[in-house]
Amino acid sequence: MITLPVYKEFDTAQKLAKVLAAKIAGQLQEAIDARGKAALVVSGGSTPLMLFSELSRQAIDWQDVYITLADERWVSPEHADSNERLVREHLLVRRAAKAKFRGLKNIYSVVDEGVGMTEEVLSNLPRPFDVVVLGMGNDGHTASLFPCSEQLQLGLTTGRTCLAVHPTTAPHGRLSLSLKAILDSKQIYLHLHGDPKREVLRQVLTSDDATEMPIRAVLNQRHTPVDVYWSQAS
Ligand SMILES: O=C(O)[C@H](O)[C@@H](O)[C@H](O)[C@H](O)COP(=O)(O)O
Repeated sequence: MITLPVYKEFDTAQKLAKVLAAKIAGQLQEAIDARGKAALVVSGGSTPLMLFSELSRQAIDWQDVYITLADERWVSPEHADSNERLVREHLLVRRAAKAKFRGLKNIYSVVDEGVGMTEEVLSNLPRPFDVVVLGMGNDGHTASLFPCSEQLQLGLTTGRTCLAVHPTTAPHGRLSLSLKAILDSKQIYLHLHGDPKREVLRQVLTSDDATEMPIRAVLNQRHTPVDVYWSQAS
C-alpha cells in the first residue's frame, strides 16, 4: 500500500493547469531569488499541453530558468512524436521563450550511442532540479521507465542521470531520466487527466512493486515530496 501525502482534484483541466502553473512559477522564482537560477523538468505526452500554455504566461525571470525533459523519444526534434517539439511549440513561447532549453536528443541516430552526450548536457544543469513534472501511462510507466522494457531495473537502480530504453509496448527508442535523477529534485508533481488515469492511480496505490508499475518507485519514497494533481479530461 502507498499513501499519497498530497492529492488534488479539479473539475476541469484548465483549472488544474492555472493552479499548477502558478505554483510551479512561484517555486521557480523562489529558486532564482535564492541561487540565481532554477531548473524545471517537464514530461511529454498529451497531458501537459494546457499546463505548458499557462506556464508560458507566468511573469518570472525565465532567462534564469533551465528547462529539460523527463524523457525523449529518439526521433528528430521536428518529428510529430518528439517531446522537444511539444516543448518548443507550447512552453518556450510568450514570456517563457527566454528560458534556456536543454533537449535530450542529440546527433546520434541510435539512443544507446547518444546517451553519453546527453548525460554530459544534463550534468551542466542546476541540481537538485527545482520542479519535476511527471505524467503516467496506463501501464504505470513514468518518464520512459516502462514495465515492459529490459532496461527497467537499470532505470530504477543506476547512479547515472539518464539511460537508453527500448519499450516493447510503445514506439521509438527512448532516453529517460533515471529514478535517481528524478528524485534528485525539490518537488515532483504527478499530473493526470481523466477517469482512466484515476483508476490506474488507484491500482498503483495497492502495492509497492515498482517492477510492475514503475511510478510506484517515485511515490513510495521519502526523499522528495510528490503532489498528485488530477482533473477531469475536459
Ligand atoms: O514521452 C512520454 O511519453 C512521457 O514523458 C510519458 O511518461 C508520459 O508522461 C506518459 O506516457 C503519459 O502520457 P499522456 O500524457 O499522453 O497520457
